[in-house]
Amino acid sequence: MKTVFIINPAAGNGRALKKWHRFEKTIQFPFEQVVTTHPGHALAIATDYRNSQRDILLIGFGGDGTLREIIAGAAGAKTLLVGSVAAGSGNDFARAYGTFNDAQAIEQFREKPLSTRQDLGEFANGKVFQFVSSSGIGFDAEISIAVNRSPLKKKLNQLGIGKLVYLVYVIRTLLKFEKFTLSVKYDDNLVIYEDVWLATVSNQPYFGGGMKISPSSKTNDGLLELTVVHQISRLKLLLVFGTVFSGAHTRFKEVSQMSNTKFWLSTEKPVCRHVDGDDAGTSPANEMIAYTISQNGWQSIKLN
Ligand SMILES: Nc1ncnc2c1ncn2[C@@H]1O[C@H](COP(=O)(O)OP(=O)(O)OP(=O)(O)O)[C@@H](O)[C@H]1O
Repeated sequence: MKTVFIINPAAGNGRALKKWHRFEKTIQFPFEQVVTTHPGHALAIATDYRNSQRDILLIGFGGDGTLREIIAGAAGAKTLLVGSVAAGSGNDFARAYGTFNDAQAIEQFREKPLSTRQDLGEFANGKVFQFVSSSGIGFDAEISIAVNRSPLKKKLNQLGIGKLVYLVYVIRTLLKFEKFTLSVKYDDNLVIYEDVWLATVSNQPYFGGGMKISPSSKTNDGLLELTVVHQISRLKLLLVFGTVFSGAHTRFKEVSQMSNTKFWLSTEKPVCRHVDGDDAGTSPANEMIAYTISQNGWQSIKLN
């Protein structure tokens, strides 16, 4: 099976390329490699392989953003199979879909490849946004966008304490975040949530680097799960965040969860938005946006 590695050198706070150079030396089978040069490049690379008549294994060597781009390019193409070697910062993709730990695991997989069809989440707002793991509006989006843009990130990375930057922005965002009103429409229901901190639409349990925000999510059930955190004090929000790693946050009355094939979400003012932890602009004020599963699924590797 033709195997192509798509390497994002910017992933893992710039450490992915070094990791690739070490990994590359251990590969004992024929392969091709492409190192991305800019955001959107992995999408273009995967799209180029769409019309292939033979099966191709695309391996994203990066994190959640890299895999989202590859999958958006590969979705709907029956000959493209997507796997990963986790080389990002959060690596929530790897938690849900599995990952190759070493080159030997890929070699074994190539001898007996197994695949499974997976869902891809999407919403349209000017253009179509796709998400593999989750898309969120609010507090979590503001933190991840601030961290991604932060000049502090580079400096602290150089000192080897890059993770500290998250803590800095969690505290900063906690102090200055302006809560919002969220309208949710699903089936024949309309629910209005006041004082909302975040609303996350999930296709798999994890987000934010190992937080089990949506424990009941399954990657191929045709359903999305919505989590809304609302009407909660700053102090209690911190407590709830502490419980997200185990999934115990769902017991708090301030955490509402529901499952459906489609959700319509509207905020009363523009609020920061992310797809798989990457910047996705802001939600438009007072406009219902439909979050749903794309008609095009994608083929993931199936590991034993
Ligand atoms: N050569 C490049 N230079 C800068 N950015 C790039 C380059 N190639 C890809 N990107 C962008 O880097 C972004 C971050 O990559 P990715 O999400 O894989 O890593 P990460 O943020 O470290 O990991 P995670 O999302 O798992 O925390 C992607 O959205 C992608 O568009």
